[in-house]
Amino acid sequence: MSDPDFHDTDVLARLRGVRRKRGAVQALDGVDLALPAGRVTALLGVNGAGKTTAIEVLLGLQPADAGEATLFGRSPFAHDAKAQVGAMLQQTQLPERLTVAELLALVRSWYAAPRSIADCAALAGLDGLMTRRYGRLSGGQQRRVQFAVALCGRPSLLFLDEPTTGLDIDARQQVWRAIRELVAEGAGVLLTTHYLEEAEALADRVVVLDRGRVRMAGSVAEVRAQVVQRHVACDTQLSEATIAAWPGVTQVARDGARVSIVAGDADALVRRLLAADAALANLEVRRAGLAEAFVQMTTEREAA
Ligand SMILES: Nc1ncnc2c1ncn2[C@@H]1O[C@H](COP(=O)(O)OP(=O)(O)OP(=O)(O)O)[C@@H](O)[C@H]1O
Repeated sequence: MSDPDFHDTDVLARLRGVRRKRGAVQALDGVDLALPAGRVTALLGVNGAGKTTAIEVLLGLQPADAGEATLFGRSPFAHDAKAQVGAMLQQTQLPERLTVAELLALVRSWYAAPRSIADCAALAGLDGLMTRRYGRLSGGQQRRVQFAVALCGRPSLLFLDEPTTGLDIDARQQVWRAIRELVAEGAGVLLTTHYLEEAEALADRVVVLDRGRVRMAGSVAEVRAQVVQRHVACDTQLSEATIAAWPGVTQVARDGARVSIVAGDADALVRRLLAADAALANLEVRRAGLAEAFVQMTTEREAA
């Protein structure tokens, strides 16, 4: 399945049929991907699926072996294309002896119309860190500084490779707020994350990579709709073994009086529950989330 075409005017960067081999591995195997302005595209996939390779090809950090990569309509290797891009990669080296304020001043000097240092600090939540040396910060604090560095040139397109890994809840929510603000200003964002609730909260489009191929692309709702499983929960005295033996039931778990069930056909399950237990209470049915969709896709792949 490939990423559908957007109007070319909206697309800031694109991969078309890109193939890239890393060592013996076909890291990208004919990937189509379009990154539009004013939207968050979440690139998801298990470890080794090819997410970082896709980002590096789009950034001109490695070439495509075949197919085409464009950044603002030009080659990703063109210097003027990179000037409109901000990137927070997994491996980032910044000068350790500079203070955060010095670091941001340095990075701002590379851009034509950078954000103010105060704006960068507010967006990335750097209160109290500005006079600290970068090398002395904790891992999570360094990650926040890396986020500030990525956005300080006022980029039209932002690449965020697992930006919130290692961040505490407050810092993660700060990054989410900042991403929403940048997108509201019109920036395009490519986000990779292993936190599926993060993709669910932020992404307009989700692209699932699997062994270098686009396995699925669409809105969060479209990806979730691929999953037929439903969650049913209720208070019942019926035993787990009884429910587990019913057709279509894939998981049963009990917590006190409450039983949580995952099943393919929620309607049939609910009818059966009500028929079997007249005292059944607090019935709840919900659609599977992005996390379950992702697990189902990955499990199908392993089973294939
Ligand atoms: N320098 C390299 N030499 C050989 N193989 C590599 C190299 N870099 C990446 N690969 C392989 O290419 C494939 C894709 O790697 P990539 O880093 O793009 O995956 P990813 O989806 O970003 O994974 P993760 O979620 O772990 O960051 C993997 O199988 C990886 O082992």
